[in-house]
Amino acid sequence: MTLKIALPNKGSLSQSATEMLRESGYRQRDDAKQLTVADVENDVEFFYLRPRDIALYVGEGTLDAGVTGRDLLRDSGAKADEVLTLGFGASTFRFAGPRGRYTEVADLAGARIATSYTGIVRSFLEERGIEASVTRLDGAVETSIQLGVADAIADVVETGTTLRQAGLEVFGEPLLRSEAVLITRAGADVPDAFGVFLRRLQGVLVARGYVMMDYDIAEEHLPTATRLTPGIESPTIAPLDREGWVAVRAMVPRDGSQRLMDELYDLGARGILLTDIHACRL
Ligand SMILES: Nc1ncnc2c1ncn2[C@@H]1O[C@H](COP(=O)(O)OP(=O)(O)OP(=O)(O)O)[C@@H](O)[C@H]1O
Ligand SMILES: O=P(O)(O)OC[C@H]1O[C@H](OP(=O)(O)OP(=O)(O)O)[C@H](O)[C@@H]1O
Ligand SMILES: [Mg+2]
Repeated sequence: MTLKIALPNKGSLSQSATEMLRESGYRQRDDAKQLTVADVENDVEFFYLRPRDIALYVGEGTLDAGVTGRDLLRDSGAKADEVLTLGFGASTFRFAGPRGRYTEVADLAGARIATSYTGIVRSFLEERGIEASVTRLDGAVETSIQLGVADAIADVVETGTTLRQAGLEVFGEPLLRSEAVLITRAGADVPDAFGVFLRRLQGVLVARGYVMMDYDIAEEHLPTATRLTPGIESPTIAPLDREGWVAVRAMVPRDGSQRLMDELYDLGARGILLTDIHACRL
C-alpha cells in the first residue's frame, strides 16, 4: 500500500517542510503549482494542501500522515495525534489589544474578539468561564481593531513585528505554543513505508541537532573526557601510535559544542575536530 503524506502547499511551513523531506531522500515538487508528487521508488505519494486542511484529511483517514502546525491541529478538532515535532515553524498564539487597554485574559469579558482560530479561542475562554463574542477572519486579523470590527484579537505571534506595526500589544498568558508537527490518525493502521518515513525524519533531526566530535587525549584524562562527550550509545575509543594516548569520537549536541571544545582543550585534548553529520539512523 502506497503511503500518502500531506504537506503544506504554501505559507510559513511550506518551504521548511519541503526541505526536510528532500533532505530525507524523498522526491519533492520543483514547481509550487504542482499539487501531488509520486515518489515511486519509496512507495510514497505527497499531496500539497493548505496546512489548515491537513489535520482534517489525516483525522478522517484519507491520508496516512501530514505536516501541519500544532495550532491548526488543535483548532480543527481533528482526531489526529502528533507523532514527531519537526524543529521549525515555532510561534505562540496570543491575545492582543490596543496598547494599554487590556492587562489580563479576564478583561476580555464582553469584548469582540477577531481571530482565524475560533476553535482554540472559544475553548480557551470557555474553560475560564469568560463570555465574549468570537468572530472568524481569514487573515490580516491585526487590522480588524482599527477598522472597528473587533476590540481584541487572538493570533499567531512570531517576531511581534506585525503587532507592533498595528499599535497592538500582547496580554495574558499564551493560549498555545505551536511548531510544525508530523501527525497521524489516532489509532490508525499505517502502511509499512511509514516506519521508514519516520526514521528518516528522525535521522534528519539528529543530523541537524548533533555534530561529530573527534579528539586525541592522554589516557589518564579519558574518564573525565568521556563524561564530557558520552555520545549517544558510548564514544568510540581507538588506540594512537603515540604511547599513552587515544583517539575519541562521539556525537555531541550542536548547541554548546564550541564550549565543549574549550573544556576538552583545557583538559589536555588536542586535534579537536567538529564535523557536520549529513544523515543518520540511530
Ligand atoms: N510568522 C508566522 N506567521 C504565520 N504562521 C506562522 C508563522 N510562524 C509559524 N507559523 C505557523 O504556520 C501555520 C500557518 O499556516 P498558514 O498556511 O496559515 O501560513 P501563513 O504563513 O499564515 O500563510 P498564509 O497567510 O499565506 O495563508 C501555523 O501553524 C502557524 O503557527
Ligand atoms: O509576529 P510576526 O513575526 O509579525 O508574525 C506573525 C504574523 O504573521 C502571520 O501573518 P501572515 O503573514 O500569515 O498573514 P495573514 O494574517 O494574512 O495570515 C500571523 O497571522 C501574524 O499576522
Ligand atoms: Mg497567515
